[in-house]
Amino acid sequence: MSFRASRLVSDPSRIFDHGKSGYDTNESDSYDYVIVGGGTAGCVLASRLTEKADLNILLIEAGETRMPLAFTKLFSSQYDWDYDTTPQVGLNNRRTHWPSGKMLGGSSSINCCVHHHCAPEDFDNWAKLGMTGWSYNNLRQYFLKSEKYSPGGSTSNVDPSLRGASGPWRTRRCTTLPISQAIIRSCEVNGIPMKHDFNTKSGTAGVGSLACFIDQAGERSSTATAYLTPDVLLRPNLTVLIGCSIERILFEEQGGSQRATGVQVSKSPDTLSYVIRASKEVILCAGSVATPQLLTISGIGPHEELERLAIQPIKCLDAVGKNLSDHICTGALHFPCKPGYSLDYLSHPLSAAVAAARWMVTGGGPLSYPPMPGAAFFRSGDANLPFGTSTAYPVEDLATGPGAPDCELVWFPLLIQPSGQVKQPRDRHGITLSVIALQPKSKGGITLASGSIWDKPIINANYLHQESDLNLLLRAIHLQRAIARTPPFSEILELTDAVTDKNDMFWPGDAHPSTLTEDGLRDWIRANSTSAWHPVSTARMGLSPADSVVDVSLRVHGVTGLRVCDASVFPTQVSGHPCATVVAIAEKLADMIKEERK
Ligand SMILES: Cc1cc2nc3c(=O)[nH]c(=O)nc-3n(C[C@H](O)[C@H](O)[C@H](O)COP(=O)(O)OP(=O)(O)OC[C@H]3O[C@@H](n4cnc5c(N)ncnc54)[C@H](O)[C@@H]3O)c2cc1C
Repeated sequence: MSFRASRLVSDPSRIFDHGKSGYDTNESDSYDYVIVGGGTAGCVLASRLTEKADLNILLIEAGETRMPLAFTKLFSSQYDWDYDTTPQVGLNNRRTHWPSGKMLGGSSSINCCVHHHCAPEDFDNWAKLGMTGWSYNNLRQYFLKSEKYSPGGSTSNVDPSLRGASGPWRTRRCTTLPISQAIIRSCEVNGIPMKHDFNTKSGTAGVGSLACFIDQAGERSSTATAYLTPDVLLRPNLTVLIGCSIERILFEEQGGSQRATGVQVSKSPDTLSYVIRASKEVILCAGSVATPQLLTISGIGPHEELERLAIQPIKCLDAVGKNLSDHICTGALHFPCKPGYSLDYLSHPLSAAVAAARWMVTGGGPLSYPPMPGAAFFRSGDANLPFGTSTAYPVEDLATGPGAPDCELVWFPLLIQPSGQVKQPRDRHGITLSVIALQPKSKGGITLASGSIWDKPIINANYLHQESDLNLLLRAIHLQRAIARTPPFSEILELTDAVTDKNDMFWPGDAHPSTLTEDGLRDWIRANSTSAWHPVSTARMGLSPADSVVDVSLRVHGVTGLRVCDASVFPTQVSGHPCATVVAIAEKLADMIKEERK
């Protein structure tokens, strides 16, 4: 096959050898590996596999090229798949918005840039479940291989020798506002120990500043900007096809089993479809929603789902689309603060313009700050923490080990309302806190709305279906209120303890104590809690085809030539932010494939 000069193409006909009018067969010559989805994992794999000059790789991405914009500006735009869940019974029948990156870099191009290894126990637990090769010790080398850490920023107490130094992915501690240090101190006073670096073997429990993937120029380091650099895109053995969607994976019977031999791709439902061949493997990296969708449309899914939509079965695998686990937050708790301590002034156009100019000239200033400057990882069963009387309500201990957290407190140095339910008062300043349930008991699933990838699938996360999850968030509200009443954080706040209207944005953060009934708080959680946008496990790794989709080599059970590599393969949920784990998994798979080919 002859390659054209540019390796980044958006017209599928350009990767065919048939010439301008030769689309009659609509079939290309073959690539060794076809990677489906140029997202977080897909970019890593494409970059690492093409380090071997004898491997010919095609990366196909439904979205376009990367956009270095503030993350919320991309929501519901052309760069977002813009999913919604079904009405969630546990959330008073509300639908919740699920943004998901639709561009090179995928969700690493749209997320909050928190760089987190999660808890070592998460991966040791994977190994205990039989996932040989996936313990923390196995994965740590890949966390470090991916990373290029720049010392400095808000905390000088990070030991750089424990960070990756020569990987492509730029990480650092960004400068943050003083209020973040005040919150950290108040958490410590309440019994959460200081943690200088959440990403070491010593575990992640504690409070401190978060690392982020924002480079020295103040720009997001997505897996597209980090791994698909201009040099990589010039490699003759890499072709990147953008703006094209895989419609299904193609199989042929070979030697008594079904082998994935290629993909069907198109720019839109109304344009020509092309067939692209993979001589070795198709690697599915389409993310936790699109991966189970594509598998099922291609004939690999639960028997009843294939039958319902009259899809020709290739392999019945019951776990496709099941075991969906997503992190759920309390909802945003707002606390009024003195002017000058938060970033709310940026809502004025003039201040925003000055900040934008500063960012463009120096790469610094408030627009280079990470959206989430710090966090506290703790356990909902910790008897030393101020959960008030809510400890009377049972929470099942689902943390992955004695040192692993099941809750994360995050804060934003301004008033934000992710669910958009309450109108933000003008000229008010404040801080937003929220606690994420890291090991929720409630599980959901993804099913098809139709047999076409052009229709969004049905997402049912089953949030707060389990009482234990609701009780955990209830405890977390008491903790957040206690931290806000502890100096030095409390000295920056302007609490009145007088808000009685449950629809006021400062209830329950600044509520009059008489209004704080446990039932009222439960109602508030159901009306306000939101997704933390960390869906995993919808094509999970496991030993048995009865309850998992891929084996420990990430090969789909019962077929050949097909692997999955993205957040959908997590055997279980992780206790934190999953992006670095997705990157580590992709780094590991690239090494496994290179090793297999020796
Ligand atoms: C708003 C938001 C904030 C988040 N914040 C953080 C954070 O701060 N830190 C953190 O660790 N994690 C965060 N996460 C989670 C993290 O970003 C994801 O878990 C991770 O990026 C998922 O990687 P992936 O490779 O599984 O999927 P993705 O990165 O989503 O990649 C899937 C790719 O496949 C493409 N695709 C899908 N279908 C097709 C098709 N049919 N044909 C071709 N291409 C297709 C998509 O366009 C996409 O590019 C956040 C997520 C969101 C949405």
